[in-house]
Amino acid sequence: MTRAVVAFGANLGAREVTIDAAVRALAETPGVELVAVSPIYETPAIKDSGVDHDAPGYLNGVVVVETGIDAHALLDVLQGLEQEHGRVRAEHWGDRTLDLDLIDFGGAVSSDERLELPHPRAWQRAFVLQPWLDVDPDAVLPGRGPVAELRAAARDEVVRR
Ligand SMILES: Nc1ncnc2c1ncn2[C@@H]1O[C@H](COP(=O)(O)OP(=O)(O)OP(=O)(O)O)[C@@H](O)[C@H]1O
Ligand SMILES: Nc1nc2c(c(=O)[nH]1)N=C(CO)CN2
Repeated sequence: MTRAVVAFGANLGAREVTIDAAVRALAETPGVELVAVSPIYETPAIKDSGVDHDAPGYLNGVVVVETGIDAHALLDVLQGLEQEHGRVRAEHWGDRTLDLDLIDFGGAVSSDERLELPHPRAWQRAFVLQPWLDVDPDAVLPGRGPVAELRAAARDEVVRR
């Protein structure tokens, strides 16, 4: 079994309902066991140009799972759940009903055309780092170091719900 960290986010539709449904579906996925679900945070949308206060705010958090399936199979599960919840990829970092990113997969460091591990932008995202710390204060982001140190340096704001 491998311990993995999945980040969730949503800034369109019934955000919390969608997140709850997605977490429940993940827990019911064969080969996936839910270990922890973080608190949910209200966060301003981060766009290429920085914080976009005109965009709908996100709800963000992480789930920790133990899984017997491989990283690509888990990504397939995550992308299937996004599609089931109406994810439309209209623009880069566009608003979305559900986003499920694979942050860490058992400490793996890898990159191919579909999947980069750990997630290449997690190190700078308080909306990932803070909830991750809530469920694992000793977390380490492979290749980057202790999540607590990365969180201290991350500038984006998060407000616990
Ligand atoms: N660790 C990862 N987790 C999720 N998707 C990944 C990962 N590494 C690479 N990808 C690829 O990224 C592609 C784009 O994903 P998506 O549209 O969700 O990006 P995003 O969530 O908007 O932006 P970001 O990647 O900055 O979080 C996906 O099709 C997927 O194949
Ligand atoms: N607050 C917030 N901003 C974002 C988010 C997100 O989950 N939360 N996801 C993005 C692309 O993955 C881009 N911007």
